[in-house]
Amino acid sequence: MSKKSTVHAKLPTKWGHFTIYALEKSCDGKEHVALAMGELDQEEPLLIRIHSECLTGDAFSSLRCDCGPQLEAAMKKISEVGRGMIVYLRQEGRGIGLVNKIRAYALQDEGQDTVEANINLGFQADHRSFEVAAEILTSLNVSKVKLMTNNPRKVEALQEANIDVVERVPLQYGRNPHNEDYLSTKHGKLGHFLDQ
Ligand SMILES: Nc1nc2c(ncn2[C@@H]2O[C@H](COP(=O)(O)OP(=O)(O)OP(=O)(O)O)[C@@H](O)[C@H]2O)c(=O)[nH]1
Repeated sequence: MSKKSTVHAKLPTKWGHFTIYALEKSCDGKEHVALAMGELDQEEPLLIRIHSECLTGDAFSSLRCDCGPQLEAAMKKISEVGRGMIVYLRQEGRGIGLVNKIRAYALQDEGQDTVEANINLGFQADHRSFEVAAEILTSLNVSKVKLMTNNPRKVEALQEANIDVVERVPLQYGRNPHNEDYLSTKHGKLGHFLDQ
């Protein structure tokens, strides 16, 4: 991705002042976003979060998942350190899109778990590729990171793309009675590092 396909502007937030980078012409053709604070291309590893879009959790504070609290916690941690980046990927519903995620929620309302619902709709349990995250990091001169995640696939994907993940920083926030089963399925079937 060339610098030409990236535009940026200041973005003051309740967690401090970020620069927002909007990316076009990424390898999957979607308009992804990165929120950055501080110097990016230092030798010191950058604290980052790769976050897949979740309209229901990020914007509407849904309690069905842990997405909203994870995003807030990650922005807060970056502002405490004064340096870091959120890579916000337009991968709604683990890559199946919003309408299909709501279809999957309807199946979960009938008793299926989050993995069964995806599979019964004809998708993989997790339909995402994180190749684009590595592409975005590289285009912004980030090569060494501390990654806030509980998802081993994100760590592996960055390492495969030659991003040096010096540390995985656990990000366990937002557990509540409505997402207990969802989180235990993520732990049991998707291999997430989550305390049970
Ligand atoms: N298909 C589907 N997607 C869901 C469901 N609940 C949440 N999501 C999506 O799951 C994704 C979660 O993204 P992330 O929080 O970045 O990723 P993660 O795999 O949970 O990993 P970490 O949060 O980094 O530990 C978002 O795209 C949500 O929209 C669900 O029940 N079904």
